[in-house]
Amino acid sequence: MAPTEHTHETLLALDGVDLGHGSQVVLPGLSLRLARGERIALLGPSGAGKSTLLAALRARLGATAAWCPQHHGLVPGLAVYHNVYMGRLAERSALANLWNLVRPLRGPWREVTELCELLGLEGLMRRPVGQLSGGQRQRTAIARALYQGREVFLGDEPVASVDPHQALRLLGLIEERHATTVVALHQRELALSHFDRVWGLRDGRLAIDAPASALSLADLDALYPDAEATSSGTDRHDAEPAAPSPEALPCSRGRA
Ligand SMILES: Nc1ncnc2c1ncn2[C@@H]1O[C@H](COP(=O)(O)OP(=O)(O)OP(=O)(O)O)[C@@H](O)[C@H]1O
Repeated sequence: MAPTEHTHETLLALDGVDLGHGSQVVLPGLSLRLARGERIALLGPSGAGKSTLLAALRARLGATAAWCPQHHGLVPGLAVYHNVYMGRLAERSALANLWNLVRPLRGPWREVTELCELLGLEGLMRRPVGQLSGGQRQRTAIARALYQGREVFLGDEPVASVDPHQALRLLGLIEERHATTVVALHQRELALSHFDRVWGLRDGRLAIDAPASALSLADLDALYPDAEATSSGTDRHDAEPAAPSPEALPCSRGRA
């Protein structure tokens, strides 16, 4: 590992761990380190294991991490307010939660209103989530994760359903409130421009584990089997060699 990398305290480390579902191993012998204060973009083709890895991080980080799942995990019949409130359901008594369903509690209503204003949902707090657009649902799921008020944010494609401008704004809001973030996404440019580090999964392994500043779009293209060999690597990172250095890819044994 290069001496300039990972100078922060380790929040979580995996050392040769098999990750998967039941007896099906998706990511065998996975090793990685998440440092406190790091912003990680998690990339890889569909089925590479991004959700599997996020679930493993979530299980290990427990109450330290807020969670924004891929399919939002919202209750369609309940209002935006109630879905966001659910971020802290476990912190309050059953009686308070029940009462809040019928008549929103003043404190939480104020807190959720503030979040909804930030996320452009202020006029929708009483609307059932089932009546929202995809982007509005996504923002509701982010509001619920922000409402949890945790140190770490784990997001499974939390900005997949919004336009690029809004994606930047949402990531900014997430980062204002979480020192450490791990975000699965498919926007490679965003991964390079907005995150400290990239984890790239391919063929059951961590093919990329490198600072974003050491990577080019071509490096990221190599994660995707269908990408053309002559990639569109045209951004500022192209001063770097197309193939990352061994330090940049500590896990790149026998790349396919
Ligand atoms: N609950 C499950 N039980 C068994 N296998 C699963 C389960 N969830 C995912 N898998 C399998 O694990 C592998 C990795 O899936 P995963 O959802 O982690 O990929 P992903 O990179 O998040 O994909 P996508 O970008 O499509 O969301 C796939 O082969 C998938 O079929």
